[in-house]
Amino acid sequence: MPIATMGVPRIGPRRELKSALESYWAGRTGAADLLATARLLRAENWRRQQALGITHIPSNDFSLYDQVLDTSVMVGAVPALYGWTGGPVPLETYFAMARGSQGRSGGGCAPAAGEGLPAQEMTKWFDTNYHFMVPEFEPGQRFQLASTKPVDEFLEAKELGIQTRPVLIGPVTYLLLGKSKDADLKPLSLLDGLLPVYAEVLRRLEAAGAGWVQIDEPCLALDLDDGARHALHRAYAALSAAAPGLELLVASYFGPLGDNLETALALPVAGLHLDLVRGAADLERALERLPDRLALSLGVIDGRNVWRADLPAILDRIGPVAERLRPERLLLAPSCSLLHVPVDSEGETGLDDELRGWLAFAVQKMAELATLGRALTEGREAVADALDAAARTVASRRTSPRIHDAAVAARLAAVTPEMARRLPYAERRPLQAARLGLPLFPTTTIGSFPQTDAVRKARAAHIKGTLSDQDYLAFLRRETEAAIRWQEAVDIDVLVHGEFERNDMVQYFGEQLAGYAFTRNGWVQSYGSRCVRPPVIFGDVSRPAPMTVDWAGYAQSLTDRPVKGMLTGPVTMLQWSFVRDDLPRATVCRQIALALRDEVVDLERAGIRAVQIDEPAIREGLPLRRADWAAYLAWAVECFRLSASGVRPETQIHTHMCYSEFNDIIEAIGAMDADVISIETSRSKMELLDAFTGYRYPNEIGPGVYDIHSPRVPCVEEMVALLVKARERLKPDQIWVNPDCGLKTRRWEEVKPALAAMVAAAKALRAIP
Ligand SMILES: CN1c2c(nc(N)[nH]c2=O)NC[C@@H]1CNc1ccc(C(=O)N[C@@H](CCC(=O)N[C@@H](CCC(=O)N[C@@H](CCC(=O)O)C(=O)O)C(=O)O)C(=O)O)cc1
Ligand SMILES: N[C@@H](CCS)C(=O)O
Ligand SMILES: [Zn+2]
Repeated sequence: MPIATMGVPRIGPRRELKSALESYWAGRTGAADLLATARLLRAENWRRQQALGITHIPSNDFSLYDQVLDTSVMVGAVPALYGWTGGPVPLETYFAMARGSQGRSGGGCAPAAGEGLPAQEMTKWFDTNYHFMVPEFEPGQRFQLASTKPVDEFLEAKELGIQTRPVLIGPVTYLLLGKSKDADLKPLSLLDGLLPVYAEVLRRLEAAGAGWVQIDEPCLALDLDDGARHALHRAYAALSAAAPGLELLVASYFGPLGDNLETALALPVAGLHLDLVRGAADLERALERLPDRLALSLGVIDGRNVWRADLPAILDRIGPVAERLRPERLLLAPSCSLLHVPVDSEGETGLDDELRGWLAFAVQKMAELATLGRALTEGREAVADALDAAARTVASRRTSPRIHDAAVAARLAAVTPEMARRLPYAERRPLQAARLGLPLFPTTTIGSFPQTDAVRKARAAHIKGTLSDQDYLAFLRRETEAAIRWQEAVDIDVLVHGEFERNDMVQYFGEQLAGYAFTRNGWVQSYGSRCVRPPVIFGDVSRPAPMTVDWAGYAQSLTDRPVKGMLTGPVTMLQWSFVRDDLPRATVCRQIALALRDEVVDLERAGIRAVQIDEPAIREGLPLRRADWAAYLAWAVECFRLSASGVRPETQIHTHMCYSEFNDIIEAIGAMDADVISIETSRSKMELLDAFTGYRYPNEIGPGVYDIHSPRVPCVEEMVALLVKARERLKPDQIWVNPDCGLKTRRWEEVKPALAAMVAAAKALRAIP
């Protein structure tokens, strides 16, 4: 029984890739070291999969930064500003596209060749918390083979004696994810130019000895128009013909194929992967009309969540399929790449045995797949123990008293619509203005300040027990005080305490909420070298005690300027956690909203005049199909409002969203009714504001003027130019001045000049009539 993983975590079991990348970027090690670590990680991944019984082991699922960026580099879609003129794309160019570059001149407003370069735009990969680099197409875009990475990595594995199944992002998904500054350039119109490059890659893979090649087309889980469906047909007709010796497997995931099923089944390829976790209903419909030539890859193990699977139940479902199809027409797989789950739950010794037993990370999922494979080929008896254990685990979670809390259920049942309402914004506004006394174009930041080595080391030492509670607290107080003093000195209007006490904006709260568990090493790549440890919601959520009030109160005690309370919103807490699957997500979200509501009220009681409730994940939580949007947005907005509406009208509620595309959901954003929203806009050059203008968004908006994902320090003039654009689209008294997002990933050497320039830009704007 062929068994695939679709892709595996590449950051390394101990985040080895992160260390290697950051060391390379800091100039402590050279490219050779970085590439050697990458090679080792690939080899380890291949060997681990082989040992666990995976037969369709992926290659080219590895990336130094991002697989979409790899694809752009593979096809030579390198925008002119990066100065590439042909030949293999150098590593510096690759990383300049990923991260921007400061350049020899130390920045500046008009980057010339070799000087500070902006990074490519980054956005969320479908509805995941993984970020990809948005392909950018230029007018007259031509493609050429500029990297043979898929072939190189196939051969690398082959040298180790491992036959792999190379993974490519499909040409149609790739184009649909791309953008052009030229609004008339429709990415799919570039397909004919792109296909020869893909064809060449496939021919080279064929020549190198590849058999199966996995081509990911997750766009099949989206609403597609006829143009996109036609593009898929043309693409796979061309690609199948290009390398007839290969067996192409088109992979759809993250949702049901739904009305794209006919299109997918008609593609002239050898195999089709279905996400049967999110698209269970596809199976029967696919079997009814499955062409004889097509093998089915059954994505039965959840690649997006961490619960042990109910293996006997899965076998009940797929056993009959295995009897219907010839063995060579069936493959087993996770629903999608395992990139989105941590590596191994075995080491999670901080969790009690029962809870740890409920979890399956990538390694455990591979073992589950191998068990299913053996059950199908050798019979259930051959793996009876493993199946019994799986059934026991599932039953133990389902019936555990730990997952229910009667008080939470009672509170949820008592929620009234009034609890999600405040006075109208127009009435709140003067009350807040009187209380806060801010200038026009008030300046603020999004919450976090640099998580320096010293901060992380102190936290690590505190966790290890080598730094006492008292000393850790004193250290954090010093950091917070220094941040407050510095913000006052640079003349920021609404201050933040800096979030030095937080490991992560979700994990920090997860650690303090009942119903949540957190891991020690459950890292998942978020972008590039950056990782998160999504906490695990296993039971009813409640707040045993205030979570942030001491820190906010302490910071506020140091200054007369308003300090914003800083919370992560209910939708984001849900979206960036692994969520229990025995309750609707809306219910879990309401539980979190009520816990946060108490925190917001407590902050107000502690004298905090503005509270920011971050909701950067609200857009990515949007279902992939439009038909499902309204239902999601209704509960998502209600949950935000529930968390925000317990306070008096004069308390200003901020929210923050980064990397969001707002056009489609602007009414819902309006319905959240935050007094101020800060959004990411700098990489898109204020494009995003069009949504807010057309809708005549009445509340206040802070369009980000400083791209915090790049080490590049922006200058005053470019921020003024962005603000002038904002002023063309919004009323002056609506506009706040702030960065795109929090500054935790930056260094103080970057933050200080950038924020000083930002304040200067706001002052300059106040002086421009
Ligand atoms: C805003 N974003 C976030 C998303 N998702 C989240 N869950 N959180 C987010 O903030 N999604 C969208 C974006 C993505 N952006 C980012 C930005 C930055 C990071 C990031 O910096 N991640 C850190 C890890 C953060 C963390 O958990 N830190 C812990 C552990 C630190 C650590 O590694 N300690 C070492 C020892 C340290 C030493 O001795 O020097 C160890 O444990 O081995 C902490 O600070 O305590 C990262 O490093 O990648 C993520 C997403
Ligand atoms: N308050 C958070 C928001 C990140 S989206 C921060 O500043 O890091
Ligand atoms: Zn953000």
